[in-house]
Amino acid sequence: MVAQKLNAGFAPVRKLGKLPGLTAQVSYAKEYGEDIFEMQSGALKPGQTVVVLDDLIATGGSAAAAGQLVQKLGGRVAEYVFMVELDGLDGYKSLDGPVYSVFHFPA
Ligand SMILES: O=P(O)(O)OC[C@H]1O[C@H](OP(=O)(O)OP(=O)(O)O)[C@H](O)[C@@H]1O
Ligand SMILES: Nc1ncnc2[nH]cnc12
Repeated sequence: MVAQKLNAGFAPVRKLGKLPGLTAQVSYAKEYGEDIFEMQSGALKPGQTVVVLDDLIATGGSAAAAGQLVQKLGGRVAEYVFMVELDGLDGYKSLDGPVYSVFHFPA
């Protein structure tokens, strides 16, 4: 919906096994255990500018993994945007770009 409002493209990052066709993958650490994120191999044009958008940032591991996937596919992360940031976990420190969060709550 955000991408539509901005008239921008949209490329989903999903957990392993949910996207069709060829994918790029990255594993990442979560608060409890590990997981794998995927993006479709042709999702980005070379050098394309990308905003990573998620509902929530806690440790920052998920968003950092999404950023790594974008880079793996030849994109450039301009910024990271969240609806909620859990303060105190310092998740933003894991991210290599500007971080914007609409709401802040204590972790
Ligand atoms: O900053 P982090 O510590 O990585 O946590 C943030 C992630 O946690 C939640 O997803 P979750 O992994 O719980 O899976 P879900 O998308 O199935 O809710 C949330 O949607 C974020 O993607
Ligand atoms: N600490 C946390 N609280 C709420 N939702 C979460 N999703 C991932 N980590 C979380």
